[in-house]
Amino acid sequence: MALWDQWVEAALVKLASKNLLRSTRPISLTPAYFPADEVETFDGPRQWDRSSVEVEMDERAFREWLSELPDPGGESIAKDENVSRKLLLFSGNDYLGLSSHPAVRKAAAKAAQEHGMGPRGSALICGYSNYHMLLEASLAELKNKEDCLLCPTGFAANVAFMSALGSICSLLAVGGRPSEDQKIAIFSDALNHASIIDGIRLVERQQEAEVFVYRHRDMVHLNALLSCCKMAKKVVITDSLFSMDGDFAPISDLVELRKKHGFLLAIDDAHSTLVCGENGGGLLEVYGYESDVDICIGTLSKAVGCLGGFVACSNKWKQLIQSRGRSFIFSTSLPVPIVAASYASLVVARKEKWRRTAVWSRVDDFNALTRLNITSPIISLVIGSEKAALCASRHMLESGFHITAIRPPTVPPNSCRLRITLSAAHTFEDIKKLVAALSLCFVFPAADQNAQIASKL
Ligand SMILES: Cc1ncc(COP(=O)(O)O)c(C=O)c1O
Repeated sequence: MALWDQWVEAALVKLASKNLLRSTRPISLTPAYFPADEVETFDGPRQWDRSSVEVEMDERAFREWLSELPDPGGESIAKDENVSRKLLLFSGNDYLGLSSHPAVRKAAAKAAQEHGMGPRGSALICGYSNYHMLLEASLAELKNKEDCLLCPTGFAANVAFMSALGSICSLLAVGGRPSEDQKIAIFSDALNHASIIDGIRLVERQQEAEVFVYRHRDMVHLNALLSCCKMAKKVVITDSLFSMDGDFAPISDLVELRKKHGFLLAIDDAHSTLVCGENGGGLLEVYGYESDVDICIGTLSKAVGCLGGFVACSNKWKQLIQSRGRSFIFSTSLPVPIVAASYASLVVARKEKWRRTAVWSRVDDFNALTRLNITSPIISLVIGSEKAALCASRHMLESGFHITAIRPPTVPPNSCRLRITLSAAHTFEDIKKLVAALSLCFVFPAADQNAQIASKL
Protein backbone atom coordinates (compact mmCIF):
# COMPACT_ATOMS: atom_id res chain seq x y z
CA MET A 1 0.00 0.00 0.00
CA ALA A 2 2.98 2.24 0.38
CA LEU A 3 2.81 3.06 -3.32
CA TRP A 4 -0.77 4.28 -3.11
CA ASP A 5 0.13 6.40 -0.08
CA GLN A 6 2.95 7.95 -2.11
CA TRP A 7 0.65 8.70 -5.07
CA VAL A 8 -1.96 10.31 -2.83
CA GLU A 9 0.75 12.36 -1.07
CA ALA A 10 2.21 13.45 -4.39
CA ALA A 11 -1.25 14.45 -5.64
CA LEU A 12 -1.78 16.52 -2.49
CA VAL A 13 1.59 18.25 -2.93
CA LYS A 14 0.63 19.07 -6.52
CA LEU A 15 -2.72 20.44 -5.38
CA ALA A 16 -1.04 22.54 -2.69
CA SER A 17 1.41 23.94 -5.25
CA LYS A 18 -1.56 25.04 -7.39
CA ASN A 19 -3.45 26.44 -4.39
CA LEU A 20 -6.15 23.83 -4.93
CA LEU A 21 -6.15 22.12 -1.53
CA ARG A 22 -9.49 22.70 0.17
CA SER A 23 -10.58 22.34 3.78
CA THR A 24 -13.84 22.67 5.66
CA ARG A 25 -14.32 25.34 8.33
CA PRO A 26 -17.09 24.24 10.66
CA ILE A 27 -19.70 26.77 11.66
CA SER A 28 -20.58 26.46 15.36
CA LEU A 29 -24.27 26.05 15.83
CA THR A 30 -25.22 26.67 19.46
CA PRO A 31 -26.83 25.39 21.51
CA ALA A 32 -25.85 22.10 19.96
CA TYR A 33 -27.98 19.06 20.70
CA PHE A 34 -25.79 15.98 20.57
CA PRO A 35 -27.71 13.16 22.15
CA ALA A 36 -25.36 10.49 23.39
CA ASP A 37 -25.85 9.11 26.86
CA GLU A 38 -29.24 10.70 27.32
CA VAL A 39 -30.71 8.93 24.29
CA GLU A 40 -33.62 6.81 25.44
CA THR A 41 -33.22 3.23 24.30
CA PHE A 42 -35.39 0.14 24.65
CA ASP A 43 -34.81 -3.55 25.12
CA GLY A 44 -37.12 -4.74 22.36
CA PRO A 45 -39.59 -3.63 19.69
CA ARG A 46 -42.27 -1.08 20.54
CA GLN A 47 -45.35 0.14 18.68
CA TRP A 48 -43.45 2.92 16.87
CA ASP A 49 -41.26 0.37 15.12
CA ARG A 50 -44.28 -0.72 13.09
CA SER A 51 -44.50 2.63 11.35
CA SER A 52 -41.32 1.79 9.46
CA VAL A 53 -42.98 -1.29 7.89
CA GLU A 54 -46.70 -0.49 7.85
CA VAL A 55 -47.70 1.99 5.16
CA GLU A 56 -50.92 3.25 3.63
CA MET A 57 -51.73 4.18 0.08
CA ASP A 58 -54.83 5.96 -1.07
CA GLU A 59 -57.14 4.00 -3.31
CA ARG A 60 -56.42 6.04 -6.43
CA ALA A 61 -52.63 5.56 -6.16
CA PHE A 62 -53.13 1.87 -5.42
CA ARG A 63 -55.32 1.41 -8.50
CA GLU A 64 -52.96 3.35 -10.71
CA TRP A 65 -50.15 1.08 -9.63
CA LEU A 66 -52.27 -2.01 -10.28
CA SER A 67 -53.22 -0.71 -13.73
CA GLU A 68 -49.53 -0.71 -14.70
CA LEU A 69 -49.22 -4.40 -13.82
CA PRO A 70 -50.51 -7.24 -16.03
CA ASP A 71 -53.58 -9.00 -14.68
CA PRO A 72 -53.45 -12.68 -15.62
CA GLY A 73 -56.71 -13.62 -13.93
CA GLY A 74 -58.64 -10.50 -14.98
CA GLU A 75 -59.74 -10.27 -11.37
CA SER A 76 -61.29 -7.04 -10.30
CA ILE A 77 -60.86 -5.78 -6.80
CA ALA A 78 -63.80 -4.30 -4.95
CA LYS A 79 -63.68 -0.56 -5.44
CA ASP A 80 -64.04 1.80 -2.55
CA GLU A 81 -62.59 5.22 -3.36
CA ASN A 82 -62.60 6.34 0.27
CA VAL A 83 -60.56 3.49 1.59
CA SER A 84 -56.84 3.71 1.96
CA ARG A 85 -54.92 0.53 1.47
CA LYS A 86 -52.79 -0.77 4.30
CA LEU A 87 -49.66 -2.44 2.99
CA LEU A 88 -46.88 -4.27 4.74
CA LEU A 89 -43.61 -2.86 3.47
CA PHE A 90 -41.06 -5.42 2.32
CA SER A 91 -39.25 -3.15 -0.11
CA GLY A 92 -37.45 -0.54 2.03
CA ASN A 93 -33.84 -0.46 3.16
CA ASP A 94 -34.48 0.57 6.75
CA TYR A 95 -33.13 -2.78 7.96
CA LEU A 96 -33.15 -1.94 11.67
CA GLY A 97 -36.33 0.13 11.70
CA LEU A 98 -34.38 3.12 13.01
CA SER A 99 -36.12 5.71 10.84
CA SER A 100 -39.05 5.79 13.26
CA HIS A 101 -37.16 5.54 16.57
CA PRO A 102 -38.16 8.21 19.13
CA ALA A 103 -34.53 9.29 19.62
CA VAL A 104 -34.12 9.83 15.87
CA ARG A 105 -37.37 11.81 15.66
CA LYS A 106 -36.39 13.89 18.69
CA ALA A 107 -32.91 14.68 17.39
CA ALA A 108 -34.30 15.84 14.03
CA ALA A 109 -37.02 17.91 15.68
CA LYS A 110 -34.71 19.54 18.24
CA ALA A 111 -32.09 20.42 15.64
CA ALA A 112 -34.81 21.84 13.36
CA GLN A 113 -36.22 23.92 16.21
CA GLU A 114 -32.81 25.30 17.17
CA HIS A 115 -31.26 25.79 13.74
CA GLY A 116 -33.83 25.29 11.01
CA MET A 117 -32.05 23.46 8.21
CA GLY A 118 -28.68 25.03 9.10
CA PRO A 119 -26.60 27.13 6.68
CA ARG A 120 -27.46 26.15 3.12
CA GLY A 121 -24.38 25.89 0.98
CA SER A 122 -21.84 23.27 -0.02
CA ALA A 123 -19.56 21.99 2.74
CA LEU A 124 -16.62 24.04 1.46
CA ILE A 125 -18.63 27.27 1.45
CA CYS A 126 -20.79 27.42 4.59
CA GLY A 127 -22.71 24.12 4.83
CA TYR A 128 -20.36 22.36 7.24
CA SER A 129 -21.04 22.63 10.98
CA ASN A 130 -20.08 21.18 14.34
CA TYR A 131 -22.95 18.69 13.78
CA HIS A 132 -21.39 17.44 10.52
CA MET A 133 -17.99 17.20 12.19
CA LEU A 134 -19.32 15.07 15.05
CA LEU A 135 -21.16 12.72 12.70
CA GLU A 136 -17.98 12.25 10.65
CA ALA A 137 -16.04 11.38 13.82
CA SER A 138 -18.72 8.91 14.85
CA LEU A 139 -18.72 7.21 11.42
CA ALA A 140 -14.90 7.05 11.38
CA GLU A 141 -15.07 5.29 14.76
CA LEU A 142 -17.78 2.89 13.55
CA LYS A 143 -15.69 1.99 10.51
CA ASN A 144 -12.41 1.93 12.45
CA LYS A 145 -10.87 4.41 10.04
CA GLU A 146 -8.75 7.49 10.65
CA ASP A 147 -11.30 9.89 9.21
CA CYS A 148 -14.53 10.26 7.31
CA LEU A 149 -16.07 12.67 4.81
CA LEU A 150 -19.82 13.28 4.68
CA CYS A 151 -21.43 13.62 1.25
CA PRO A 152 -24.99 14.58 0.26
CA THR A 153 -25.95 10.96 -0.61
CA GLY A 154 -24.38 7.53 -0.99
CA PHE A 155 -24.55 8.05 -4.75
CA ALA A 156 -22.57 11.28 -4.38
CA ALA A 157 -20.04 9.53 -2.10
CA ASN A 158 -19.18 6.96 -4.76
CA VAL A 159 -18.93 9.60 -7.48
CA ALA A 160 -16.81 11.86 -5.24
CA PHE A 161 -14.39 9.04 -4.47
CA MET A 162 -14.12 8.12 -8.15
CA SER A 163 -13.52 11.65 -9.37
CA ALA A 164 -10.84 12.17 -6.69
CA LEU A 165 -9.25 8.86 -7.67
CA GLY A 166 -9.16 9.91 -11.32
CA SER A 167 -7.61 13.24 -10.41
CA ILE A 168 -4.50 11.42 -9.12
CA CYS A 169 -3.81 10.39 -12.68
CA SER A 170 -4.21 13.91 -14.11
CA LEU A 171 -2.25 15.55 -11.31
CA LEU A 172 0.68 13.16 -11.62
CA ALA A 173 0.78 12.93 -15.42
CA VAL A 174 3.95 14.46 -16.69
CA GLY A 175 3.16 16.95 -19.41
CA GLY A 176 -0.40 17.09 -20.78
CA ARG A 177 -2.53 14.03 -21.35
CA PRO A 178 -1.71 10.93 -19.27
CA SER A 179 -0.13 8.04 -21.12
CA GLU A 180 -1.81 4.61 -21.01
CA ASP A 181 0.36 3.32 -18.17
CA GLN A 182 -0.05 6.49 -16.14
CA LYS A 183 -3.80 5.87 -16.07
CA ILE A 184 -5.61 4.12 -13.25
CA ALA A 185 -6.74 0.54 -13.80
CA ILE A 186 -10.14 0.13 -12.16
CA PHE A 187 -11.42 -3.41 -11.61
CA SER A 188 -15.13 -3.42 -10.91
CA ASP A 189 -17.57 -6.25 -10.11
CA ALA A 190 -20.15 -6.70 -12.91
CA LEU A 191 -23.03 -6.15 -10.48
CA ASN A 192 -21.72 -3.06 -8.72
CA HIS A 193 -24.21 -0.32 -7.91
CA ALA A 194 -25.11 2.30 -10.53
CA SER A 195 -23.35 5.04 -8.56
CA ILE A 196 -20.04 3.18 -8.84
CA ILE A 197 -20.63 2.64 -12.55
CA ASP A 198 -21.46 6.31 -13.14
CA GLY A 199 -18.41 7.40 -11.13
CA ILE A 200 -16.24 5.12 -13.24
CA ARG A 201 -17.79 6.50 -16.46
CA LEU A 202 -16.89 10.00 -15.37
CA VAL A 203 -13.26 9.03 -14.80
CA GLU A 204 -13.14 7.15 -18.11
CA ARG A 205 -14.54 10.17 -19.90
CA GLN A 206 -11.70 12.26 -18.44
CA GLN A 207 -9.33 9.64 -19.90
CA GLU A 208 -7.93 9.06 -16.44
CA ALA A 209 -8.74 5.35 -16.18
CA GLU A 210 -9.02 2.00 -17.96
CA VAL A 211 -11.84 -0.16 -16.70
CA PHE A 212 -11.90 -3.93 -16.29
CA VAL A 213 -15.22 -5.47 -15.32
CA TYR A 214 -14.88 -8.86 -13.67
CA ARG A 215 -17.64 -11.46 -13.53
CA HIS A 216 -19.78 -11.16 -10.42
CA ARG A 217 -17.80 -12.37 -7.38
CA ASP A 218 -15.48 -14.34 -9.68
CA MET A 219 -12.06 -14.13 -8.06
CA VAL A 220 -10.41 -16.38 -10.64
CA HIS A 221 -11.49 -13.92 -13.32
CA LEU A 222 -10.34 -10.94 -11.24
CA ASN A 223 -6.97 -12.57 -10.56
CA ALA A 224 -6.51 -13.27 -14.27
CA LEU A 225 -7.35 -9.66 -15.21
CA LEU A 226 -5.00 -8.30 -12.55
CA SER A 227 -2.19 -10.61 -13.61
CA CYS A 228 -2.45 -9.52 -17.25
CA CYS A 229 -2.58 -5.81 -16.44
CA LYS A 230 0.74 -4.00 -16.65
CA MET A 231 -0.60 -0.70 -15.32
CA ALA A 232 0.84 0.29 -11.93
CA LYS A 233 -2.09 2.07 -10.30
CA LYS A 234 -4.64 -0.69 -9.74
CA VAL A 235 -7.91 -0.30 -7.83
CA VAL A 236 -10.58 -2.89 -7.05
CA ILE A 237 -14.04 -1.68 -6.14
CA THR A 238 -17.01 -3.76 -5.08
CA ASP A 239 -20.30 -3.58 -3.23
CA SER A 240 -19.90 -5.46 0.06
CA LEU A 241 -23.52 -6.68 0.11
CA PHE A 242 -25.02 -6.55 -3.37
CA SER A 243 -28.17 -4.49 -3.42
CA MET A 244 -30.15 -6.54 -5.94
CA ASP A 245 -28.88 -10.07 -5.33
CA GLY A 246 -28.38 -9.95 -1.57
CA ASP A 247 -25.07 -11.84 -1.75
CA PHE A 248 -21.77 -10.74 -0.22
CA ALA A 249 -18.49 -9.92 -1.93
CA PRO A 250 -15.86 -12.65 -1.25
CA ILE A 251 -14.02 -10.33 1.08
CA SER A 252 -11.37 -12.80 2.34
CA ASP A 253 -10.35 -13.62 -1.24
CA LEU A 254 -10.24 -9.92 -2.10
CA VAL A 255 -7.97 -9.24 0.86
CA GLU A 256 -5.68 -12.10 -0.24
CA LEU A 257 -5.59 -10.76 -3.81
CA ARG A 258 -4.79 -7.29 -2.48
CA LYS A 259 -1.71 -8.73 -0.75
CA LYS A 260 -0.65 -10.41 -3.97
CA HIS A 261 -1.28 -7.55 -6.42
CA GLY A 262 -0.97 -4.47 -4.18
CA PHE A 263 -4.13 -2.78 -5.42
CA LEU A 264 -6.16 -0.16 -3.60
CA LEU A 265 -9.29 -1.86 -2.26
CA ALA A 266 -12.51 0.16 -2.01
CA ILE A 267 -15.81 -1.27 -0.85
CA ASP A 268 -19.31 0.15 -0.92
CA ASP A 269 -20.71 -0.92 2.43
CA ALA A 270 -24.12 0.68 1.82
CA HIS A 271 -26.20 -2.36 2.78
CA SER A 272 -24.11 -3.97 5.48
CA THR A 273 -23.44 -0.89 7.61
CA LEU A 274 -25.20 -1.40 10.99
CA VAL A 275 -26.54 -4.74 9.70
CA CYS A 276 -23.33 -6.77 9.98
CA GLY A 277 -20.74 -6.96 12.75
CA GLU A 278 -21.05 -7.01 16.53
CA ASN A 279 -21.13 -3.20 16.62
CA GLY A 280 -22.73 -2.71 13.23
CA GLY A 281 -19.43 -1.73 11.63
CA GLY A 282 -20.35 -3.67 8.48
CA LEU A 283 -18.77 -6.54 6.63
CA LEU A 284 -15.22 -5.54 7.52
CA GLU A 285 -15.95 -5.69 11.23
CA VAL A 286 -17.22 -9.25 10.86
CA TYR A 287 -13.82 -10.35 9.55
CA GLY A 288 -11.62 -7.78 11.29
CA TYR A 289 -10.48 -6.51 7.88
CA GLU A 290 -10.77 -2.77 8.57
CA SER A 291 -7.08 -2.18 7.90
CA ASP A 292 -7.07 -4.44 4.81
CA VAL A 293 -9.57 -2.27 2.97
CA ASP A 294 -8.45 1.23 2.08
CA ILE A 295 -11.71 3.01 1.36
CA CYS A 296 -15.10 2.26 2.85
CA ILE A 297 -18.03 4.06 1.25
CA GLY A 298 -21.44 4.09 2.89
CA THR A 299 -24.84 5.64 3.08
CA LEU A 300 -27.04 6.97 5.86
CA SER A 301 -30.20 6.19 3.88
CA LYS A 302 -30.43 2.47 4.58
CA ALA A 303 -29.98 0.92 8.05
CA VAL A 304 -29.17 4.34 9.54
CA GLY A 305 -32.70 5.28 8.48
CA CYS A 306 -31.93 8.87 7.37
CA LEU A 307 -30.17 10.33 4.32
CA GLY A 308 -26.61 11.07 3.27
CA GLY A 309 -23.41 9.33 2.24
CA PHE A 310 -19.87 9.06 3.53
CA VAL A 311 -16.38 7.91 2.68
CA ALA A 312 -14.43 6.47 5.63
CA CYS A 313 -10.72 6.60 4.84
CA SER A 314 -7.35 8.05 5.88
CA ASN A 315 -6.79 11.79 6.53
CA LYS A 316 -4.92 12.07 3.26
CA TRP A 317 -7.66 10.49 1.18
CA LYS A 318 -10.18 12.77 2.87
CA GLN A 319 -8.10 15.80 1.91
CA LEU A 320 -7.96 14.61 -1.66
CA ILE A 321 -11.69 13.83 -1.94
CA GLN A 322 -12.72 17.13 -0.38
CA SER A 323 -10.44 18.96 -2.79
CA ARG A 324 -11.27 17.00 -5.96
CA GLY A 325 -14.51 15.03 -5.38
CA ARG A 326 -16.90 16.90 -7.65
CA SER A 327 -20.17 15.60 -6.17
CA PHE A 328 -18.90 16.58 -2.72
CA ILE A 329 -17.65 20.02 -3.74
CA PHE A 330 -20.48 21.11 -6.00
CA SER A 331 -23.50 20.02 -3.98
CA THR A 332 -25.23 21.44 -0.93
CA SER A 333 -24.34 19.72 2.33
CA LEU A 334 -26.82 17.75 4.43
CA PRO A 335 -29.37 19.73 6.47
CA VAL A 336 -28.57 19.83 10.18
CA PRO A 337 -31.72 17.93 11.33
CA ILE A 338 -30.72 15.01 9.10
CA VAL A 339 -27.20 15.07 10.50
CA ALA A 340 -28.48 15.18 14.09
CA ALA A 341 -30.93 12.34 13.37
CA SER A 342 -28.19 10.22 11.78
CA TYR A 343 -25.97 10.76 14.79
CA ALA A 344 -28.79 9.73 17.16
CA SER A 345 -29.46 6.70 14.98
CA LEU A 346 -25.83 5.56 15.33
CA VAL A 347 -26.07 5.95 19.11
CA VAL A 348 -29.26 3.88 19.22
CA ALA A 349 -27.81 1.22 16.92
CA ARG A 350 -24.82 0.87 19.25
CA LYS A 351 -27.04 0.46 22.31
CA GLU A 352 -30.03 -1.49 20.95
CA LYS A 353 -28.11 -4.53 19.78
CA TRP A 354 -31.33 -6.53 19.73
CA ARG A 355 -32.19 -4.82 16.42
CA ARG A 356 -29.35 -6.55 14.61
CA THR A 357 -30.27 -9.84 16.24
CA ALA A 358 -33.91 -9.34 15.20
CA VAL A 359 -33.21 -8.70 11.52
CA TRP A 360 -31.01 -11.80 11.32
CA SER A 361 -33.71 -13.80 13.12
CA ARG A 362 -36.11 -12.79 10.34
CA VAL A 363 -33.56 -14.10 7.82
CA ASP A 364 -33.52 -17.42 9.72
CA ASP A 365 -37.34 -17.46 9.85
CA PHE A 366 -37.55 -16.95 6.10
CA ASN A 367 -35.07 -19.77 5.50
CA ALA A 368 -36.85 -22.11 7.88
CA LEU A 369 -40.22 -21.50 6.21
CA THR A 370 -39.02 -21.71 2.61
CA ARG A 371 -35.98 -23.98 2.82
CA LEU A 372 -34.17 -21.41 0.75
CA ASN A 373 -30.74 -20.37 1.88
CA ILE A 374 -30.77 -16.60 1.83
CA THR A 375 -27.69 -15.09 3.43
CA SER A 376 -28.81 -11.53 4.13
CA PRO A 377 -31.93 -9.41 4.67
CA ILE A 378 -32.04 -8.78 0.91
CA ILE A 379 -34.00 -11.55 -0.79
CA SER A 380 -33.85 -11.83 -4.54
CA LEU A 381 -36.53 -14.14 -5.93
CA VAL A 382 -35.67 -14.46 -9.59
CA ILE A 383 -38.89 -14.98 -11.55
CA GLY A 384 -37.62 -14.65 -15.14
CA SER A 385 -39.50 -12.61 -17.72
CA GLU A 386 -40.61 -9.06 -17.10
CA LYS A 387 -44.26 -10.05 -17.45
CA ALA A 388 -43.98 -12.90 -14.95
CA ALA A 389 -42.23 -10.66 -12.42
CA LEU A 390 -44.87 -7.94 -12.82
CA CYS A 391 -47.65 -10.51 -12.36
CA ALA A 392 -45.97 -11.71 -9.18
CA SER A 393 -45.65 -8.14 -7.97
CA ARG A 394 -49.37 -7.60 -8.69
CA HIS A 395 -50.30 -10.70 -6.74
CA MET A 396 -48.26 -9.53 -3.77
CA LEU A 397 -49.74 -6.05 -3.94
CA GLU A 398 -53.27 -7.43 -4.03
CA SER A 399 -52.36 -9.57 -1.03
CA GLY A 400 -51.31 -6.48 0.94
CA PHE A 401 -47.53 -6.48 0.47
CA HIS A 402 -45.53 -3.54 -0.85
CA ILE A 403 -42.96 -5.39 -2.94
CA THR A 404 -41.68 -4.27 -6.31
CA ALA A 405 -40.55 -6.12 -9.39
CA ILE A 406 -37.02 -5.29 -10.42
CA ARG A 407 -36.54 -5.15 -14.19
CA PRO A 408 -33.91 -4.14 -16.75
CA PRO A 409 -31.87 -2.00 -16.78
CA THR A 410 -31.51 -2.54 -13.03
CA VAL A 411 -31.04 -6.30 -13.61
CA PRO A 412 -30.20 -8.23 -16.81
CA PRO A 413 -33.11 -9.26 -19.11
CA ASN A 414 -34.88 -12.48 -18.10
CA SER A 415 -33.61 -12.24 -14.56
CA CYS A 416 -36.49 -10.05 -13.45
CA ARG A 417 -37.26 -10.60 -9.82
CA LEU A 418 -39.03 -9.65 -6.69
CA ARG A 419 -36.67 -7.87 -4.35
CA ILE A 420 -37.80 -8.37 -0.78
CA THR A 421 -36.12 -6.82 2.20
CA LEU A 422 -36.43 -7.81 5.82
CA SER A 423 -36.32 -5.50 8.81
CA ALA A 424 -35.97 -5.77 12.56
CA ALA A 425 -39.44 -4.19 12.66
CA HIS A 426 -40.99 -7.25 10.97
CA THR A 427 -42.32 -10.03 13.17
CA PHE A 428 -42.31 -13.78 12.71
CA GLU A 429 -46.04 -13.49 11.90
CA ASP A 430 -45.22 -11.03 9.10
CA ILE A 431 -42.76 -13.49 7.60
CA LYS A 432 -45.29 -16.32 7.80
CA LYS A 433 -47.86 -14.25 5.93
CA LEU A 434 -45.27 -13.15 3.40
CA VAL A 435 -44.20 -16.72 2.66
CA ALA A 436 -47.81 -17.88 2.40
CA ALA A 437 -48.58 -15.20 -0.21
CA LEU A 438 -45.34 -15.76 -2.08
CA SER A 439 -45.94 -19.48 -2.29
CA LEU A 440 -48.87 -18.77 -4.61
CA CYS A 441 -46.60 -17.14 -7.20
CA PHE A 442 -43.22 -18.72 -6.53
CA VAL A 443 -42.26 -22.35 -6.07
CA PHE A 444 -40.20 -22.85 -2.95
CA PRO A 445 -38.37 -26.09 -2.22
CA ALA A 446 -40.77 -26.67 0.69
CA ALA A 447 -43.92 -26.24 -1.40
CA ASP A 448 -46.02 -28.63 0.69
CA GLN A 449 -45.16 -26.83 3.86
CA ASN A 450 -46.01 -23.48 2.28
CA ALA A 451 -49.38 -24.72 1.13
CA GLN A 452 -50.05 -25.75 4.71
CA ILE A 453 -49.15 -22.30 5.94
CA ALA A 454 -51.34 -20.70 3.27
CA SER A 455 -54.29 -22.85 4.25
CA LYS A 456 -54.01 -21.82 7.90
CA LEU A 457 -54.22 -18.10 7.13
C1 LIG B 1 -24.71 -0.35 -3.06
C2 LIG B 1 -25.28 1.03 -3.06
N1 LIG B 1 -24.44 2.07 -3.08
C3 LIG B 1 -24.89 3.34 -3.07
C4 LIG B 1 -26.24 3.62 -3.05
C5 LIG B 1 -26.69 5.04 -3.08
O1 LIG B 1 -27.03 5.45 -1.79
P1 LIG B 1 -28.00 6.70 -1.57
O2 LIG B 1 -29.39 6.18 -1.68
O3 LIG B 1 -27.65 7.21 -0.22
O4 LIG B 1 -27.69 7.68 -2.65
C6 LIG B 1 -27.15 2.57 -3.01
C7 LIG B 1 -28.59 2.87 -2.96
O5 LIG B 1 -29.40 2.28 -3.59
C8 LIG B 1 -26.67 1.25 -3.03
O6 LIG B 1 -27.51 0.20 -3.03
